[in-house]
Amino acid sequence: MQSAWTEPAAQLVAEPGNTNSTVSAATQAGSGRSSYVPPHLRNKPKAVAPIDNYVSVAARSNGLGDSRDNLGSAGPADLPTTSAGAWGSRSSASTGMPSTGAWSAGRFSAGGGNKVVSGGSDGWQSNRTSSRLNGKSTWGVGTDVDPFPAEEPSTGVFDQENTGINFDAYEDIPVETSGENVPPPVSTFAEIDLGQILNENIRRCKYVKPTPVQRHAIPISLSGRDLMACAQTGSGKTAAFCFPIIAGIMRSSPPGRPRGGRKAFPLALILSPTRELSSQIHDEAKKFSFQTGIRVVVTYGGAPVHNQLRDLERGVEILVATPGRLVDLLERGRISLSAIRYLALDEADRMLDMGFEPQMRKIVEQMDMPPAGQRQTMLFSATFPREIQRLASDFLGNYIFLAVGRVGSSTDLIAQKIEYVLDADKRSMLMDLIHAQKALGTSNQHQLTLVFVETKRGADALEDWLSRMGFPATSIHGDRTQSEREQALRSFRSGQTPILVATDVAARGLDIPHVAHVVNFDLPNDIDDYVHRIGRTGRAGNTGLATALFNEKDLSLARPLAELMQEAHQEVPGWLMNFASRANFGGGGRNRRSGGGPRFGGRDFRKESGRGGGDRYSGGGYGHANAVGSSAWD
Ligand SMILES: Nc1ncnc2c1ncn2[C@@H]1O[C@H](COP(=O)(O)OP(=O)(O)OP(=O)(O)O)[C@@H](O)[C@H]1O
Repeated sequence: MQSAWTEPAAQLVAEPGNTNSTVSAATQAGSGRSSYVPPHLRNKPKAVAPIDNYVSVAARSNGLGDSRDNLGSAGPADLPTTSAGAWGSRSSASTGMPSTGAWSAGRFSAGGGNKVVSGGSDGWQSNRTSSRLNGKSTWGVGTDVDPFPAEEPSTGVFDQENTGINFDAYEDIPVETSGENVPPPVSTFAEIDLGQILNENIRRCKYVKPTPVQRHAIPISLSGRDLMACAQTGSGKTAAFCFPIIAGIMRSSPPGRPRGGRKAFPLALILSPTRELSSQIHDEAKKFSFQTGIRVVVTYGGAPVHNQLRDLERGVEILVATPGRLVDLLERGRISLSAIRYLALDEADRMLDMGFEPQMRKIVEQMDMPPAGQRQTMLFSATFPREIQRLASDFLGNYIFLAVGRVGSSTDLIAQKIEYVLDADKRSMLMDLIHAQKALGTSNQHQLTLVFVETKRGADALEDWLSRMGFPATSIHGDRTQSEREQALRSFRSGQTPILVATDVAARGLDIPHVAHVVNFDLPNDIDDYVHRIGRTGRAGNTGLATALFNEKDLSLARPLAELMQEAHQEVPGWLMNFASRANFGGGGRNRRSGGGPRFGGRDFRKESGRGGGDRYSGGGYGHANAVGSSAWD
């Protein structure tokens, strides 16, 4: 007897667009049509409730969506914010699809209809008026909106956040520094002269002690040195570059913001590759600089430029930006970089990635920014390929290299699983994984699942299918408007739609609490992208789970994946080792880590032969298949 669940599952496997030349084992064994029935569906009674408000989201795809996501909007930089929200195009028409009943209570609540959220840059939506305006600001600015949530009685749900307790997990991590006269690390925030107001904000953030990267990086930066820092995902790099910038600005005499002028003169510039990450850094930096008098402004594409211009006109000390919008504002003459004292590149390897280097050179070398040596430059990432290190050194003066953990490795707080799954069976497998995840959650706990796919169209299709199957899912990718992207993230964060289907636009930097599971439905081409993707879970000392669905198409990733898993003390299945050895014999030359040379070898490329860097990445050159076109930089 077939259950209501198995019918759609079987149909969908056979759908056009979901067909694959690879025939599943289940199909081979059965009737010629995929007969895979996921374990949780076996012997289930038929569900009856119809899905009553589903309309395909396929129309959202504009036909360009089949390319890999290049992280940004494919459209003009200033997309209007009046378009329909994530679920805006859905009507209440019935599809007649049987409902699974899974999470039906919250199923379509995410979009809340066509409500459009402003693409404004101010991340602080708190309605509370500040009750803490009596702090002593050196510059006398006391109008900050209080970014700290009211201290409420514990619900048990968010108790683990930022307690610092779990950072004990990083205690014995190996740390390597190189460069001249490296300042010694500290053990506590109290040992560092960050200033009273910043210390108070650190306390409000509930940061009890610095993480390893903070222990090393903050004293280095406070001493005025340039820094290239590599530390694992979720290990607190944002604060590691924000604290020295804020403390440094506060230590200096008040800059005397030019009043009434239309041109902004930021003192610090923080660049990041995606709008969402810039927005998140902006939020963090605002929290850290609460009541310091330092104004933090963010500019990125997809949001109305006039709002950002108005923000800039009010004065800015720390500018957080994506490169595309920044270049636009520089060319309009609305920002000058001549006063920049601090330059921080988050996800620095991505920022200097092939294809984007000219834009970075334009910002850093060809406008009016003071040269290396006259400004302080800080580069941070969890991955730092040797070739990128070499490139990055152009932007740095006599710098210190810091590696916390092995360069490019993932944290062993993330349990990594890998399954061999044919394309035709991936959806059923995903359903299994989501059910298993849900079973682990408790009623008052978010258990968020982030599913990475390769293409924008693939993201739409999977979201569409999950929704039809009764799973509360949303998606984020570069073809969605900025307001849709923001809405999708908000809905995911809040747990309204606990499944987010994403392209690499969400792979880097995003700090979303309660992401319990990252599923690589499609594996990336590059092992570093894998490291960043799985790093959306297992953050801040918490544990997480990452599952990868692997098949023949991923051969080039077999070896670096096996190596990475071994390094993170994960169990590597025998079949993956077999693939890895096949890849050694020429099958996997595309991945840059598979071309021979020491496994994950280098650290500071300056230490390696003749600064040339040897051949660790000789397997095909560095580059991301999806990192093309300047639209990623908006
Ligand atoms: N000292 C600290 N104590 C407690 N929590 C901290 C501390 N420092 C940072 N955190 C928290 O840890 C989480 C991860 O920090 P952050 O986003 O800066 O990581 P990251 O290293 O930049 O990660 P990624 O490589 O993914 O960008 C955040 O929620 C942050 O608030």
